[in-house]
Amino acid sequence: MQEQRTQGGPDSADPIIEARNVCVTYDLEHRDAMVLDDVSIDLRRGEILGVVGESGSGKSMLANAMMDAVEEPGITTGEVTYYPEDGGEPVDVLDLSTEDLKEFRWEEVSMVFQGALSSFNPTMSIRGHFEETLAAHDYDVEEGMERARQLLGDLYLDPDRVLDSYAHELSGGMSQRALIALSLVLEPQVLLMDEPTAALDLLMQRSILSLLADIKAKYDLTILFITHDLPLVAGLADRLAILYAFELAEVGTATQIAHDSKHPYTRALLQAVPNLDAPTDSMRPIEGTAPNPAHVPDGCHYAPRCPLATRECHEETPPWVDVEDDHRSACFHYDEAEDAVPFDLSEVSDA
Ligand SMILES: Nc1ncnc2c1ncn2[C@@H]1O[C@H](COP(=O)(O)OP(=O)(O)OP(=O)(O)O)[C@@H](O)[C@H]1O
Repeated sequence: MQEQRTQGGPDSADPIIEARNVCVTYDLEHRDAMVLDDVSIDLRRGEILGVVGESGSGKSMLANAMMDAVEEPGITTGEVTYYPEDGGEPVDVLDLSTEDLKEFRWEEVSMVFQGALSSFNPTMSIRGHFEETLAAHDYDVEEGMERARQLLGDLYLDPDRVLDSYAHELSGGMSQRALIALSLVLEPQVLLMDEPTAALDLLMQRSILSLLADIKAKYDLTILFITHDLPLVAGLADRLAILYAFELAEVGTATQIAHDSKHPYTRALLQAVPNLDAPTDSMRPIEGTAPNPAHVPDGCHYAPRCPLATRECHEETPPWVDVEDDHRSACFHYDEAEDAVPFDLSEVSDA
C-alpha cells in the first residue's frame, strides 16, 4: 500500500534527512491517536523546505520526529535516516542511543522554536548559554565564542552587548536572532525552525527571513521552516510541504504550490491566510474545523471540508499523484482543484 502511495519515491534528489512512513501515536481518549500519519518526505541537502499547515496539524511532530525528540509518551515509528555531508555512514536516527542523540541534536541537526524568551534561561546571560552549550559538547569554549561573535554579527547584532545581556533585556527580534546564533554555534548541517518568527511583527518577520537566507548561503545550511503562514514562507522556501490533519496533502516547489496548487486544501489555505499584499476582503476562511486526532475521519482527512469530496474520498486514502516533475498531490480530484477553488495568483507576490 505504501509503495503505491509513494510511487517512484517521494523525492529523489540528494537527501540530508529522509523520513519514510513516519507516524507518531499517542494514547488519547483511551485509543491510539495518530498525530503524524504515515509521512514520507526528504529534506534535500542545501534546500529550505517550508512545512505549512493549520495549528495542530502535526508540523511540530514532524520536526520532532526528524530528531527523535517526540515528547513522552508519544511513540514514533517509521524510518528517519540522516546522510552526513562527508559521505559517511547513514544514521538511523530513531535507533540512536541517548548519548549519540545528544550529539546529533546540536552538532548535526539543531532546532529553533518560537518565542526565544521561553527558550533562554532568565537567570543566565546570553554568554552563559553559549558557553554552557559549547562546554556540554566538549567544544573549545574560546574558539566557540569567536564563532558565536561572528554569528551574532552576521545576524546584525552587536556581539558584546548581546552576550552581556539577559534575554528579557533584548527586544523580541534581537532575542530570536540570538537564539538562531546559539543554534548554529556547534556548526550543525541542518536547522529545524518551528515558527521561529511567529511572535514577531510582520516587518521583523520579513527581516529575519531575509537574514536567514543570507546565513543559509554563508554556512551552507539545510533548513526546515515550519509555519502556518503560507505566503510568508513561499518567498523564502525552495519547496513547500502542506500538512492537513497529521497527513501530507501536497509537496512541490514554492512556485508550484503558491501558483499552481493541485490540492483543494492548499488552495483554500492560500485564500484563508492574511498577508501584506492581499486585500483583506479577498480572504476566505476555510469552513468547518480540522479533526481532533482521536476522531480522524476515514479516507481523505480533508474530505468533510472539501468541496470536491465524493464517496471514494470518504472511504479511501487518496494515492499520491505525481502531477508534474517534483510536484505531488494526495487528492483523487487534483485535476479539478483549480476550478473548484479558484485563486488569484497576484495574491502571493513573492513566490
Ligand atoms: N504531548 C502530547 N500528547 C498528546 N497529543 C499531543 C501532544 N502534543 C501535541 N499533541 C497533539 O498532536 C497534534 C499535532 O500537534 P503539533 O504540535 O505537531 O501541531 P502543529 O501543527 O505544530 O501546531 P501549532 O501550529 O499549533 O504548533 C495536535 O492535535 C496536538 O493536540
